[in-house]
Amino acid sequence: MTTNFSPTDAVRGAQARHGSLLTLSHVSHTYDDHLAVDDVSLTVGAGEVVCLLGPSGCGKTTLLRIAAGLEVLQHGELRLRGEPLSVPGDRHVPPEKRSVGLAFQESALFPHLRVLENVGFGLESLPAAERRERALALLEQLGMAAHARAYPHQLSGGQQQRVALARALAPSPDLMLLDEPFSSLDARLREQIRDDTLQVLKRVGAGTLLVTHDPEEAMFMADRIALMRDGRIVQMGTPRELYCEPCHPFVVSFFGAVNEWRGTVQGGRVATPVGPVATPGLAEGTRARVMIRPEALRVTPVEVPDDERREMPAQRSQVIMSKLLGRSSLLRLHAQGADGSEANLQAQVPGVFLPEPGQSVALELDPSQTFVFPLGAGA
Ligand SMILES: Nc1ncnc2c1ncn2[C@@H]1O[C@H](COP(=O)(O)OP(=O)(O)OP(=O)(O)O)[C@@H](O)[C@H]1O
Repeated sequence: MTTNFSPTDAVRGAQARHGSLLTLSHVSHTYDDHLAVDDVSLTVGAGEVVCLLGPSGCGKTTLLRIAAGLEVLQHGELRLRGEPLSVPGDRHVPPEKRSVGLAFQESALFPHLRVLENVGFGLESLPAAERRERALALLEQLGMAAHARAYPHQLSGGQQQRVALARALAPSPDLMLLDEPFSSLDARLREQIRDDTLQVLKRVGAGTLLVTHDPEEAMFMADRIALMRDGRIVQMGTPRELYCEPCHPFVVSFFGAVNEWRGTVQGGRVATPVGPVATPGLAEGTRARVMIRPEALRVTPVEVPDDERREMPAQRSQVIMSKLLGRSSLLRLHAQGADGSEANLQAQVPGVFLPEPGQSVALELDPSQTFVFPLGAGA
């Protein structure tokens, strides 16, 4: 792939990560009586990709529309490079004056312009040859160079989405605001295009606020993720921090199905059917919720002669069912602890591992993917 970005891009790329580009402070937004965004503060640094992640209706798009100027700021502060973009009841810089790149779900291409002209639309200040070269380079980056002469109606939804991305990126805005930019792409193409998009964003050093409801997409794209629920940010941090140091049960469960167990803290631990789990920071006697990711369970087949089964209570766990998912195998297990406690659990192990139903197994816990919260926290 060839690229044709200006030296300014390279400088901005190198300058990435310095200073806050976009700042939202205590932003709230109400539609009629409904509080859609509730006291949200966040920053996007230069060259940083921040993902707004969360379930449908949690307020992600509203926040992005406020940043874009498509919604008028009602409460709080909004600054770009330190300058106020909006002051409630007073100043409102319109979207076209914010020098940000927008790619929203509904962002339409100009139907009467070819793909190349659509992408070059915001580059009038450049000489024609340079405009064309830059637009083509972006189209190539996003796998659309072969369609440069096509009209939008001749493209699929996913192809149109890629052209919209290229058009938003073309003027090299400092800030990109992207709302579910890969939603019309099928799974394999999505991986490819988001990889290409991330490379372009990093090369040009654009700070980006990207809305997605897909945790894997956020993990891949983001330097930092803001995980939202009911209009508020529940946790903001790097993908690793959210996945490995979740501050709340909602954060654990948002990244995939988990096994749950409830128990009482005794001697700094909660007993579970797969062994004791340490409970640092929880007082003795606290009722606790233990969340065990499926990949936290290490499963080892054990051969137990029938006449010995009764004498090996810790190894009485058994496979109920196993399924191949492709890159990993999913097991449903019946776990039985040394203390007699029982639970049906789910384990996910890499590769092809398909023990027969009824197979006895030893289960071991990876504590780094096991989390404990006081019962009631985020119930
Ligand atoms: N124009 C509007 N008028 C009234 N209510 C709205 C409007 N836009 C959004 N809402 C409501 O505000 C809340 C937040 O909506 P928003 O679109 O910001 O959520 P979201 O997290 O982006 O959801 P999704 O992932 O489904 O797009 C929702 O309850 C929604 O129904």
